[in-house]
Amino acid sequence: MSSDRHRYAITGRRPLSGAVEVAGAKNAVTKLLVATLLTEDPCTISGVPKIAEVGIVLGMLADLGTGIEWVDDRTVRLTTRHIATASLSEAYSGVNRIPILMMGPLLHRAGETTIPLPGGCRIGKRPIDFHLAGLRAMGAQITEQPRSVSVKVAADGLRAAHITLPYPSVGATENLLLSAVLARGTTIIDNAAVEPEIMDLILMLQQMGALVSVEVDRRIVIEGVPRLRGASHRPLPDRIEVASFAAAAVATGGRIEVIGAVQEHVATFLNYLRKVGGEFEVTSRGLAFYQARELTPVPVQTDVHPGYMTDWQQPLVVLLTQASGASVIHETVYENRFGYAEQLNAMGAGIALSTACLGGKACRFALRDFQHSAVVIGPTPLRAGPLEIPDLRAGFAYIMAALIADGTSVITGTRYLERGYEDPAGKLRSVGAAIETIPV
Ligand SMILES: CC(=O)N[C@H]1[C@@H](OP(=O)(O)OP(=O)(O)OC[C@H]2O[C@@H](n3ccc(=O)[nH]c3=O)[C@H](O)[C@@H]2O)O[C@H](CO)[C@@H](O)[C@@H]1O
Ligand SMILES: C=C(OP(=O)(O)O)C(=O)O
Repeated sequence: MSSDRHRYAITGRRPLSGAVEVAGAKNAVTKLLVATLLTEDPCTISGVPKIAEVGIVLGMLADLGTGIEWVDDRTVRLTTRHIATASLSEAYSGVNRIPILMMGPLLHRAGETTIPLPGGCRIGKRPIDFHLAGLRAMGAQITEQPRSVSVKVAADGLRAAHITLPYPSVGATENLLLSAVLARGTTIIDNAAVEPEIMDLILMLQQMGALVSVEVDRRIVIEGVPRLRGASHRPLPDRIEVASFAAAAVATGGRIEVIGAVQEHVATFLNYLRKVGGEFEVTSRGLAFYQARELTPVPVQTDVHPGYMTDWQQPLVVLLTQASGASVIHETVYENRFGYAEQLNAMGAGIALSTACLGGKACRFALRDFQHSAVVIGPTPLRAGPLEIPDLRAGFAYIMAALIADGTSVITGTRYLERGYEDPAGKLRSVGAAIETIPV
């Protein structure tokens, strides 16, 4: 990953008040961009967030031969008349999760591809075994190399399969969707993930001519069609950014209206926010968030949708450092998603990590050998400190910690945050944060 363009200096203890506009969802827009590879026709994506991740994916598409034309600063038209090369450079290995999702479209367009191994935030091992098993069941022949995967398919292309995912993986569900829409026959994905971003991808695919139905018990049925056409689509608003600003409003004792936020997308988050002591209002423009009472602890377990999402865990933990009592957070999706706690403790937080598994069928970590639970004892005043961001969502946790801390915190590793948050410094400044960007 490239280096930081700047670091932030944040002086805390100011309530944030005002309005910010939510960007299009990082975890939707990138998949919509991949979907455009499924057709020779132009596709238009509007409401494109200005985040580094979009630039990375557009770079990958340009390498593959996609024509990219900006209609305005938020709308991009993509046309892949021909695949110039069906393989992506190994230089993209580890950069993000997206190349693996290009396998199906590239197999349909070119019959073979070599893609770099995906990376993304270092929050666990993040294997791709479900992706590869699903594609093998659809007839793909796969060779794994240390930094890449080569895949080819017979001349008659991918065929439908009945796939039961061992776990409702977001990426594997998207991969199989993108592979099955043009495959021969009817594919069934059981135990599929049904996150709102996946529904958004399905809506774009449906516009393109795909036949996809989401049935009860997280079963997705895809009737393959011979050809897809172009479409125009706008990604749904980023529900992680919404929750991040909501938590920041409550933690600083201010009030932030998030323009474009949709209640349905954050309904589970809102219940927890309210249990902690936050409140929300549906406004004519979105959702407004504020603190309603003294903060109190909650137990939280992350889960697949419609559960409490793992990407909402970090802002809540910072909020809970200000609640009176002990909160327990059980992370069931990733084995290493509390890496940020140590630096919060150095600022004065009281977070103890534990291998304790709270059980529940959601948890992936039956062996109990990862520190995937946290006990947060609050309230603890926080002192400013130097903070080095280790991953995207931890990045917002550090922003929040700096916003409530006494003094000025200097934050590095901002490239991780800016991969997924649009102009975080500008948006925070617009609601009253004392945040300076210092070029490096
Ligand atoms: C770009 C994107 O959309 N990223 C999101 C996506 O990541 P991503 O799609 O990578 O996450 P998955 O849902 O696939 O991963 C969930 C769990 O399944 C495991 N797993 C997954 C695939 C596989 O083949 N084998 C396997 O064991 C992973 O290691 C992880 O423990 O969903 C996650 C869960 O909501 C979010 O935190 C990420 O922000
Ligand atoms: C984990 C995340 O991203 P990625 O899957 O792209 O690493 C995230 O958005 O929180």
